[in-house]
Amino acid sequence: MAGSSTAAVWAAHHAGCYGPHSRARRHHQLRPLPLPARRGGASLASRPPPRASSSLATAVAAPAVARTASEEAVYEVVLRQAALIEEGAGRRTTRTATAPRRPTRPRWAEEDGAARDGELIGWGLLGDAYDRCGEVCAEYAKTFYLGTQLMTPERRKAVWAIYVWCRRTDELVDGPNASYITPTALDRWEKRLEDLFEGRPYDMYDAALSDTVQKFPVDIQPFKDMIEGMRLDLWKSRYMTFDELYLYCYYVAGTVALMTVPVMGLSPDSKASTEWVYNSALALGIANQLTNILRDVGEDARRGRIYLPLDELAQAGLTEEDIFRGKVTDKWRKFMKGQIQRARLFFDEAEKGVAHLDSASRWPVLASLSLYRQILDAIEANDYNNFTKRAYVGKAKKLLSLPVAYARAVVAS
Ligand SMILES: CC(C)=CCC/C(C)=C/CC/C(C)=C/CC/C(C)=C/[C@@H]1[C@@H](COP(=O)(O)OP(=O)(O)O)[C@]1(C)CC/C=C(\C)CC/C=C(\C)CCC=C(C)C
Ligand SMILES: [Mn+2]
Repeated sequence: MAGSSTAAVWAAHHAGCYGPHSRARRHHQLRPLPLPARRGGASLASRPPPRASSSLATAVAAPAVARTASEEAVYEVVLRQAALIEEGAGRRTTRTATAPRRPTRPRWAEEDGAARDGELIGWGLLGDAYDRCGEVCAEYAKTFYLGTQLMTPERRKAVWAIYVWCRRTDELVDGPNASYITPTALDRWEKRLEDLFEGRPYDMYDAALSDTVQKFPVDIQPFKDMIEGMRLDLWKSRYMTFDELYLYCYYVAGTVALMTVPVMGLSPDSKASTEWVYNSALALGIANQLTNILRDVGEDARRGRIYLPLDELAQAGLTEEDIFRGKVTDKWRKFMKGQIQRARLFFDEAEKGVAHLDSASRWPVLASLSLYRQILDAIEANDYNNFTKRAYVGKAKKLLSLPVAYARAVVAS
């Protein structure tokens, strides 16, 4: 379980090996990307279980700093994404729209009879598409929406479009039609993703994203990896170790960081390596998902799912039955304290990266980081009853977080 020596290992691992000022520039050594592992290939998710690790999960027992199999695989993706940014647009760019715009003929527009040819821009439809994305974000994710209100208008629209695609992807396996979703349906969703990246959006939400990925140097890989995470959700409802869970968290949430950093932009003044900043961003995705998981233990259990490392549960003297029974005991409190501590370490790691983002993006990112982190405080305030009580951050606390985040963002400048 995570402890103070875990923090030391974590810090040594991420700051020492790939610290902010590491000039290692390892991207030229990239091995072929282990992800995606789609049709025909063995996916990371279906690999044999990783070797015994010395990661955050097991650091106390084995305080070496080697990366686990999942961390290694995910780090490869991070390196590749960082390299793409550097190759495509020059280092630490806040580039917008350097890629040539391809003509866009959206099928939804044809179906509506609203447009037959040409680009969406000029038809005034793209503005509507982004507005609709903003409405969805406002309705489903008040916390993120608040964060986007602090962004520049171009970035805000791009993040809305990314948000909507992520939400729709998640809805495929979590929404009302989830029981009808098959691997083939996810394959079709992936084909549709490829089409929109090629400038052939299917509907207006896709059209907004299609425009976004032409304006910002956003790569398709994290989107494909998120779909891989949804494939996992179709068959996997138990995680034996933290290493397994970490990979899942990368797929469904770490990917969001890799999608959004090219929109947020990196600071031209930062001396940190691009891959280090990406790694901090990844930590935010992981932290958010671990927080989601800890908040939703009861809800997930009612769907037969346990997103907790079963080996750590056993070490704490707890069983799956204890989760389904949902009784808050001292054993549960102790277990939860460790899980919360680990999530906080990921938030701390992420926070270090914020100063290296473009200055206009620091406030929104810090604000949303702080709002999400406070969910962990709320679980504590509920005396660790995440079986029947939903942890949430009240309006007053949310509003107070904004000036606090602003002050921290200014200090980070
Ligand atoms: C250097 C540095 C710190 C950079 C910051 C990088 C950055 C901006 C990272 C963003 C990280 C982030 C917001 C991750 C989202 C994680 C998340 C909430 C994932 C959810 C997965 C599945 O959860 P589950 O099914 O268990 O939960 P639900 O009950 O269904 O909620 C997701 C649902 C996957 C889909 C993700 C989303 C819908 C959220 C996407 C969010 C954005 C694009 C907004 C980002 C905006 C801001 C202001 C950070
Ligand atoms: Mn979900």
